[in-house]
Amino acid sequence: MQTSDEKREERTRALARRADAFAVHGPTAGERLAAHGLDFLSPTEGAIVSGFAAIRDEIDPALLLARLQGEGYQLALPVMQGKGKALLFRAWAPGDEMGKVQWGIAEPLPDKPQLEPDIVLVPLLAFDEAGYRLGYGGGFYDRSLEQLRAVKPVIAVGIAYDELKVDAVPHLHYDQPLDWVLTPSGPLRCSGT
Ligand SMILES: Nc1nc2c(c(=O)[nH]1)N(C=O)[C@@H](CNc1ccc(C(=O)N[C@@H](CCC(=O)O)C(=O)O)cc1)CN2
Ligand SMILES: Nc1ncnc2c1ncn2[C@@H]1O[C@H](COP(=O)(O)OP(=O)(O)OP(=O)(O)O)[C@@H](O)[C@H]1O
Repeated sequence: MQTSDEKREERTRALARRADAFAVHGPTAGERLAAHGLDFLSPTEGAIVSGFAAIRDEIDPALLLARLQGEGYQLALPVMQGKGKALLFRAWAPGDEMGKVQWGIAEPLPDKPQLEPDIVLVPLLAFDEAGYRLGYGGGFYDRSLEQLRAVKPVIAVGIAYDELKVDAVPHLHYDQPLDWVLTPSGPLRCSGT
């Protein structure tokens, strides 16, 4: 079977698993994430961190982002540039006015400065120990991490429920591995990088 077919099937299973995890953990998952912070990364003083505005049953990093802002991190959120294009990242702080774009995803307004994050928090549907992840299939984060990593070292941290860990996520040459995954139980260092 082609890896793209495997990915599609894995995506269907992963969406069901994430819906279950969301139903079980609800908002406490975001509180537990925030309790860990990014203390497992060092040194990160003044680093630019891209978060994401959670949709549907994604684990919500809002409390984690609020904590990071309090610790002096500069926050940013991704902005879609269109299908097949890398994301760009704009400065954002909790409480900022937001624009809504496709799929109900809130984005910073276009007058906010564009930033190049040092740390990218990455939403996902499934992940494995090596750091491979499954997303919605747009390739947005693969393209964006490839672009950022060509310029400077970037740490990619998947944000996920513990239950989304699988033995192996099928991957292809363009898949950009995660360095860490942060779950409500704590940080996991990925082995594949
Ligand atoms: N909160 C959040 N923000 C994010 C992402 C994400 O996964 N979560 N992304 C991560 O890449 C990017 C957006 N990517 C997305 C890609 C597809 C769909 C989506 O819902 N697709 C439809 C089908 C689309 C179609 O073909 O018409 C679907 O799955 O039902 C959502 C987000 C950037 N921002
Ligand atoms: N660096 C890249 N250059 C060109 N095409 C790419 C690149 N990265 C990904 N793609 C394309 O994007 C498509 C989706 O990739 P993939 O299934 O890995 O997305 P995903 O990681 O699940 O989604 P997302 O990152 O948006 O959450 C693939 O069909 C692939 O052709």
